[in-house]
Amino acid sequence: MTRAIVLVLDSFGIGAAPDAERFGDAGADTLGHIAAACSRGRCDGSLQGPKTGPAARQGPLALPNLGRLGLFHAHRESTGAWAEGVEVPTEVIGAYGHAGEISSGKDTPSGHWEIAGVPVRFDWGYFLDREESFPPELLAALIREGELPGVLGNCHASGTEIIARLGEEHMASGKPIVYTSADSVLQIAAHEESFGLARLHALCETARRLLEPYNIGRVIARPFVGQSAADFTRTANRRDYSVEPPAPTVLQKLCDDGGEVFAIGKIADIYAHCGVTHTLKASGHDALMDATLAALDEAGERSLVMTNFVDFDTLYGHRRDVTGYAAALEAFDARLPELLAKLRDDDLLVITADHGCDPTWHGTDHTRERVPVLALGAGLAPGSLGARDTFADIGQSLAAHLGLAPMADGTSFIASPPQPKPPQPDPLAA
Ligand SMILES: O=P(O)(O)O[C@H]1O[C@H](CO)[C@@H](O)[C@H]1O
Ligand SMILES: [Mn+2]
Ligand SMILES: [Mn+2]
Repeated sequence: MTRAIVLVLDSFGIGAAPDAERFGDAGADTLGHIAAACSRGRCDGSLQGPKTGPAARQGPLALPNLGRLGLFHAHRESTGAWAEGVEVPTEVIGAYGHAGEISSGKDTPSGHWEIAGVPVRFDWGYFLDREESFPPELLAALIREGELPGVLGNCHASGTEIIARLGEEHMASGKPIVYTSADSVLQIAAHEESFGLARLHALCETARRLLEPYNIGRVIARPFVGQSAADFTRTANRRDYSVEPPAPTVLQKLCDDGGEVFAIGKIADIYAHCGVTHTLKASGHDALMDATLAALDEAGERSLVMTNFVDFDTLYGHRRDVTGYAAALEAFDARLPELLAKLRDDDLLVITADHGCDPTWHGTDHTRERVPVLALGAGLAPGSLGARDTFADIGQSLAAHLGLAPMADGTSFIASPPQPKPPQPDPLAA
């Protein structure tokens, strides 16, 4: 059975990328800084993060299962040092490496598309001004076509901070909150009940259309509920409106070749629904893992199961919540054995990330980092895969494993499955 399972731990970087300086991220290290904070007793006790997060934690960062797959070894090869306080396993069972990104941006779509074999070589459009971020004519068109009394925000912001600051004014005025970040993105936050969820989604579709001349990667709907600044909470009805990848990804190639692609969580939205045969939505890491396990029960020959674990990024990385990030990693690690137990001999499992989001870093944006490449199965020998120049090595390996024609980018770290030998002429035949 030839299947592939890709788990993207959204924002789980393992050390600054060689070009991190260009992004103001030299020295960022999502895993290393979380481990150091845990080891120094700064992540003990109750969590400051969202109430829906994992339970309180204590002590050094404990990731025994990711460690056995080679996570700490990959981090050491990336940074030159063991993560502080972690227990390095005596035996590694996986093939491990670290990969740099060649895409121009450190955003989620670029990272995912590069993982799937299609780096983004062009420059996205960005709204660089921190205040008055959006062109007046764009906002005027959004107000006109959305039949709005106006908009609030119009700045760079953290999504949770801006709803606390402007949410009450939004509810009183009916003006949605429009904001951006260092990513190529326009986000619209609105109250699910007072503004309406369907209306927010329709407004985001309008924004998507109006943004065509601006080369912006994503529009994101950010609905929230609650009565006042003290209790506004974002809901699971977030929706991402991404442009399509610039070339067919390995997901698309597998679909075109008759295979199946199970897109779990945000995956379908991130690939603009290109190259997806089954879409499974779930909210929260436990539900995402449950959906992944269920997909594995269903997935047949030549299928790809791909899951994005978004909470690392959205609930902890952007929120600069080190304790929450550590607890979420430990909770994820604790569920890995269930997944490993379901793997068949010919399955290829890859655990990776799409960028960093160091919760100890300044600001609230992503960080330009190398990502882990932890691979298991498909005849891979345990040990180092070394430094990979591009996330596209994953896409190339998936193509090889799934019997697809090679992708334009990336170097496979696995051998292609043996091809049937062409018939040989019979030497004894006349
Ligand atoms: O602060 P919030 O709303 O979570 O937004 C963050 O999430 C977006 C997508 O990852 C990023 O562009 C960043 O702005
Ligand atoms: Mn991401
Ligand atoms: Mn993010």
